Amino acid sequence: MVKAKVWTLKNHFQGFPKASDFELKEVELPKLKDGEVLLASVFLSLDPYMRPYSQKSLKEGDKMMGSQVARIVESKNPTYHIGAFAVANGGWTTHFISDGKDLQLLPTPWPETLPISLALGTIGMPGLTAYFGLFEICRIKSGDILLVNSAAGAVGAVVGQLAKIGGCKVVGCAGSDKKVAYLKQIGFDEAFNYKTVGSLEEALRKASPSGYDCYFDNVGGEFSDIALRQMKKYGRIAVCGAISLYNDEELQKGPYVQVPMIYQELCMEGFIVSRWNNRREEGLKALLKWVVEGKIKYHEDVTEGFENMPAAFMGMLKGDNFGKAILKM
Ligand SMILES: NC(=O)C1=CN([C@@H]2O[C@H](COP(=O)(O)OP(=O)(O)OC[C@H]3O[C@@H](n4cnc5c(N)ncnc54)[C@H](OP(=O)(O)O)[C@@H]3O)[C@@H](O)[C@H]2O)C=CC1
Ligand SMILES: CCCCCC(=O)/C=C/[C@H]1[C@H](O)CC(=O)[C@@H]1CCCCCCC(=O)O
Repeated sequence: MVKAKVWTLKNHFQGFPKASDFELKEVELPKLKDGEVLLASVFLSLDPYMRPYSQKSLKEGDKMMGSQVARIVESKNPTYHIGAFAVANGGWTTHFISDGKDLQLLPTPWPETLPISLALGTIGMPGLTAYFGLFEICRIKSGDILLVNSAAGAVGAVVGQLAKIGGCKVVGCAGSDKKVAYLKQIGFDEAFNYKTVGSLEEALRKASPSGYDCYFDNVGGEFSDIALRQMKKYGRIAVCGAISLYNDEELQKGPYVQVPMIYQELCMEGFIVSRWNNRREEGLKALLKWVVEGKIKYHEDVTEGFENMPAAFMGMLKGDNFGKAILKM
């Protein structure tokens, strides 16, 4: 009999999550039925969506949602062999049972030199978000000037590097000088710390006096109100995330988007990466190739110990993570 440790949502978050909103429980897992596999989490992913989606989809007492790279430790399913690694949506848990339908084996061959945790980041859901958001929503062309915020994060760092591969000039914003130095190191043309510039409006104008063709928005809110006013004619805006708003208790009223959108004839589109689930293999193959060739660099922020999952989650939400936030079991 396997006992799993599970982090649950004790109380729905009110504003920024607190340690007391989470509760660690122990759950006895049943015996495997035919077709099922038992998995042990190896790396857990920490993602911003967990904040808004837990509010939307979880009840108090439910297991926290999330994905992991997990090792198959017992199998009654011929497709999944003991010892293989899979990406799963098992939630915040040490062990779980799956019928195999939601499991994705790692792309093969997976180079020995690459950490398998990349399947949760650059060669996983965040990398795919960058890939499809950039090529399908921003529809980048060589010579375009692209702006991306949260640029040193899991999605943003891939966005900037893919845009460079596509021949764009890339401007990135991040929340610390260390992150900004990293952006320059991985090839961003311009990068600045949005927390320390006196005026975001002026910093954006200085980075690209002629404005922006494409804006990959991970942050939303006030940042976007300002960025939107510096778009070039026919600019394309990929609305990927709005992390600056996820902890708000009340809906914000803001400057409204219509006037700059009409004057500049902008195209602004929200998206969820699962729209391209039928092209997942294509995206992962391309990302894996660019990582192996050294054209996409990665940085992971690894917290050790399952007991630290809530702290790592709260840290990521406030920007402590330098690169993709991962927990190692
Ligand atoms: N539409 C889709 O399908 C998907 C959307 N997303 C979205 O993409 C965005 C980035 O996700 P991901 O790359 O995983 O996360 P990151 O690795 O970028 O981590 C989150 C980062 O957000 C930044 N941040 C936090 N609070 C604020 C704030 N108030 N203002 C500005 N920046 C803030 C911090 O960076 P800093 O230090 O720079 O402030 C922090 O490190 C999120 O909004 C997420 O919801 C992600 C995956 C799929
Ligand atoms: C206003 C909220 C915007 C959130 C944007 C975001 O980060 C989306 C992330 C999704 C990504 O595209 C693919 C995913 O796996 C993320 C969503 C996961 C949702 C799990 C929902 C489970 C449930 O509803 O039970």
